[in-house]
Amino acid sequence: MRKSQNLKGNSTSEDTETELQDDSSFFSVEELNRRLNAPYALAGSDPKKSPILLDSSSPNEPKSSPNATKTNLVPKTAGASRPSSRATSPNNIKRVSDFSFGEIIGEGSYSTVLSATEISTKREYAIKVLDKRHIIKEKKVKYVNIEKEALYLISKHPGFIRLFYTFQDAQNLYFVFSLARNGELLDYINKLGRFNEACVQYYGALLLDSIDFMHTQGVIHRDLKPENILLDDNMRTKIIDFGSAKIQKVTGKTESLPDDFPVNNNHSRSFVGTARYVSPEVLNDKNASTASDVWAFGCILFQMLTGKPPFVAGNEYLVFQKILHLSYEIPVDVSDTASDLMKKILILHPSERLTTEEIRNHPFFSAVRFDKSLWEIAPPRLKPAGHTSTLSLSVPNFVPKSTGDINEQARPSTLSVSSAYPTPNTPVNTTFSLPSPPEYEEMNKRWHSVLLEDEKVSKITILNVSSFPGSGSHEAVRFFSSLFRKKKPRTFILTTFGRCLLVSMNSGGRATIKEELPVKSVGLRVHSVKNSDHTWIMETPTRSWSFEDPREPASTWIELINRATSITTAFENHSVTSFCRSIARSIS
Ligand SMILES: Nc1ncnc2c1ncn2[C@@H]1O[C@H](COP(=O)(O)OP(=O)(O)OP(=O)(O)O)[C@@H](O)[C@H]1O
Repeated sequence: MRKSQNLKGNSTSEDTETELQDDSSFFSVEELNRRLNAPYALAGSDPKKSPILLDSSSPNEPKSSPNATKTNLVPKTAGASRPSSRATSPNNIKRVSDFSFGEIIGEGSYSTVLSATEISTKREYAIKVLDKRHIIKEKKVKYVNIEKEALYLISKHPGFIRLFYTFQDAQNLYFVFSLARNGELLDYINKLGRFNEACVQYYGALLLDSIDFMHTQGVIHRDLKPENILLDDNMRTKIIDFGSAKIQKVTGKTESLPDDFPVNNNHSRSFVGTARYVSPEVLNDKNASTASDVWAFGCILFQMLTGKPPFVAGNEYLVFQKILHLSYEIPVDVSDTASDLMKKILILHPSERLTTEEIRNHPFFSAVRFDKSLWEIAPPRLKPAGHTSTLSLSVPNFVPKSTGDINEQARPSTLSVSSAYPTPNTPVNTTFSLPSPPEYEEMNKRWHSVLLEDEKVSKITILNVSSFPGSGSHEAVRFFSSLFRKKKPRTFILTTFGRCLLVSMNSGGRATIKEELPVKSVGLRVHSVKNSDHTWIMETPTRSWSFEDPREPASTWIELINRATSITTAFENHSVTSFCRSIARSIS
């Protein structure tokens, strides 16, 4: 199979022959408990049975399993495997020291994902790190196991992220994945506003093909959404995050795994994923089925076509109401064929919804050949719908790395966008300041000692903030321990010059700057956090900040910070240019 090279000359993990290598003791609940010597009550494979309390001297501690094999990835009974029962050679089991860790590339509710290079092969991976204590405390051990099992079952298909290794150390569990460098589908939808129908057809077809395969393997994802769809070097989709999956068949024979995905039986339901893609049957306390994934697929298709998911409201309860009343509107400029397809997917009763096969045969996909060739054709250039004048924007994070032998056409170096706010890479116009609302006159006086000449307050609010060392390899380790550090409320000022200040006022009424956030830092990344609409991260190579604003969504803040970056950069460039001009004038 192909082995590819990236720009740095490193091999990428994608498409290499490596099989999943696994520390088979990985997720033994007893092992986790023993190592942590934690006083948690742990559920075994059936959480409804009495919880097992284990410590190193527990008489319940299991004997090593003679049947443990490399493919026996999930201990089916509590403690089916122990370190001594490893089927894989200890040499095959990876360790943290085998990798050099890079940037944080994503965060989930239970994990942090970092880029990493295997030191011996120079191959690049994405490593998902899960804090054992947190997993145990939140009773998620079973879901971690299911994620691993599901990933194993669907590993043959190109539409899914590939799991190469799993291992653990005293604090953490590690999943080593192929690295999807081009980020989340959601970012592209948000940047473009909406995709044109050719793009929706292509990306919809890739997703449909993947979902279809997943279902034939007995896996129901249950948390499909644009954040869980990544784009690889070739701009093809990779579905991730099987932490909520349900597996109906395990390695050939039908076997129902426990199905207590966190939908409560009362009406105060809590979801692991965002509520917007949840199907009506799940809201009606019915089990999720393959049709529930089809519903989510319909929502994603709708979002690619229109820019927004079909059911959006101010809070979860209202979203649920809209879903249960099938209250959505298709914009008039969506084609009749696309509208027809969405209307036939977004149907309340799962048995009346189109199946994946019926969707494949719908006229919307008439131009698509659903076979292996689908994954070999070059993706269309991503374009927004209905835009005549588009802006060509190079987005460093999104520019695929050279992989040597792939089709050049498949790697767009620019992305067409309709830009609402300038990003650091967008040519900015020559307004160098943000507006200051007239009602902020009092604020400008109150905080004048932290402001520069002619600078005013553009936005002031209280945010919950925590900060931690940046994402260097050693720092990353320290970062894990600070993952759950408490955030402190801080006064945040965005100035008209684009400066972002964390400030305080002493008892004598004197304002001081506690910290100025480095909005112009080289390597700055500002991104949201999965499953938390109100949290966002500012990340630099040396330091990162996590913010939470219960009032405003993270997306608003991300736009504002991007704007602040543009403005400060433009302001600086302008000042340098003016300075050079004045020097030139004075010399001549
Ligand atoms: N293989 C990968 N390549 C690049 N980025 C990745 C990869 N895997 C995960 N990510 C990034 O990390 C984020 C978190 O990953 P993931 O969804 O697997 O975590 P999680 O803890 O299971 O999340 P959740 O809170 O939804 O359960 C993703 O949204 C994505 O942005």
